[in-house]
Amino acid sequence: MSYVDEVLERVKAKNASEPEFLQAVEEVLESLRPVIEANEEKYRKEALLERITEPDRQLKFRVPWVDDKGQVQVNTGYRVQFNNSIGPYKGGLRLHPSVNIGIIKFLGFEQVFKNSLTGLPIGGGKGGSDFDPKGKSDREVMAFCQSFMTELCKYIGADVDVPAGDIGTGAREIGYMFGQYKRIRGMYEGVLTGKGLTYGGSLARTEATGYGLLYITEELMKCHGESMEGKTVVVSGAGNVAIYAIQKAQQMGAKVVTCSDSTGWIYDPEGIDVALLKEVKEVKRARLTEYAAARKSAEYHEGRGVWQIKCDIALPCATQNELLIDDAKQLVANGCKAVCEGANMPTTLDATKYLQDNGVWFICGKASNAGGVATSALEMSQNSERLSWTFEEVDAKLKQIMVNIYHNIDDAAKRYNMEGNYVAGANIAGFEKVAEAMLAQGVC
Ligand SMILES: NC(=O)C1=CN([C@@H]2O[C@H](COP(=O)(O)OP(=O)(O)OC[C@H]3O[C@@H](n4cnc5c(N)ncnc54)[C@H](OP(=O)(O)O)[C@@H]3O)[C@@H](O)[C@H]2O)C=CC1
Ligand SMILES: O=C(O)CCC(=O)C(=O)O
Repeated sequence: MSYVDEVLERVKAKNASEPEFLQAVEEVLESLRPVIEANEEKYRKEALLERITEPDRQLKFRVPWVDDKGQVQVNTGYRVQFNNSIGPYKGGLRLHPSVNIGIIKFLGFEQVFKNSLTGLPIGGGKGGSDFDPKGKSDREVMAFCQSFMTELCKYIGADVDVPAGDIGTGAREIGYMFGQYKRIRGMYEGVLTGKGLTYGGSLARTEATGYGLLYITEELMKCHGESMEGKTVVVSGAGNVAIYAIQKAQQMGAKVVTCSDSTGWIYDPEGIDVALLKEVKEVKRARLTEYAAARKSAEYHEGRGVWQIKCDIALPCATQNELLIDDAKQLVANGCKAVCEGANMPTTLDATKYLQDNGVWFICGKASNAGGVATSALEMSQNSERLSWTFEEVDAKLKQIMVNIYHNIDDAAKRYNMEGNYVAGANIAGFEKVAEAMLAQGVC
């Protein structure tokens, strides 16, 4: 049996109840086959794949907090420190009722390769809780965040592990967590990214994931002799990534006609009004029905459905496994040319294969949403040198990083005779650096 198959079997047996983690591992190991085959003896002796698929450590802890009625509530907190071969653990905190250890492990595993692709010295980790910030008062969110950080602060630090935002964790939550870290540890350090601009945050971090997604999409189009100008784009999600992806796509001359949230979706043939979307989602934290109520050209539909709209480019920016095989078939039938993932693992394995087999240019999230964590690493640099760069400086660095990622993944795919397979290219290019660092550091 090949080394890849042996490790895949072992990972499946050990993590049978974690489907998202298994999906993420399968995607990576399948595309690494040619790299592993070329180095099979060495990697097997060093148990490299066993080590790279096993987190350095998994923290799971109780998070008690008091709600507005005086009732004690208990949530579960997680931090998976996956791999710090190339830098301190780095990755967001997800606050959503669906969070469990398998989801945090898949996100932490992906983060290892994504962070490597940025070219910056950051390892991979992820965390979060099954706490749902929706419908909670600011005081309740603060009580949760303070309790969460009271435990987490024992295991993180500016040179150890630097968490950030993800689904359900935005500037408000990062602020409360930063305050509690400072209070308990008595240290003012860049222990979190995505901080507010008055206390160590970086300009352009808010926009970075969405803008970065469009910078790499633009480069992809350019390298295929196309541009963003006049293209019709469908986007899912209506959160941080989606909002700034829509904004940048429109600045590039494309028309974005959809967005969605966890209850429904909008079709707006005149183009999404970003200012209105920001007002509804960032300020009021309301449902998309409020967007539709305020905009004549918009249709609101319950459930899911953005992928049925005819488009040139599709950008899934909500959550994992939101673009399924039937959606992929619909996109191909409608003539979609490119799918670039803003979310983490939004496309199922069979949908990815269908898109690739049918000539759709497909860039996976590890590469295409890396602009967020890359800008977090730029925030860490600014914190270390006690300086703040301008928006233009950070944005220019972000753009260059995304263009470099495109060419690195394209080159990696070509080196292994898989031209145009950007999933394989991303996994290979991300893996090579981490593997080399792990081997250089001995058995650890
Ligand atoms: N923020 C960042 O910097 C980065 C984020 N990502 C990834 O991007 C994705 C979106 O994150 P982000 O924008 O930060 O998160 P937000 O919480 O800001 O927004 C998430 C959006 O997706 C919707 N959503 C969440 N879960 C579901 C679901 N099960 N079905 C349908 N819609 C859903 C939410 O709907 P509702 O409004 O109803 O909650 C919301 O509109 C995630 O996969 C995240 O891991 C990747 C790289 C960096
Ligand atoms: O900015 C960060 O550190 C994390 C971003 C993130 O969670 C992600 O890339 O999925």
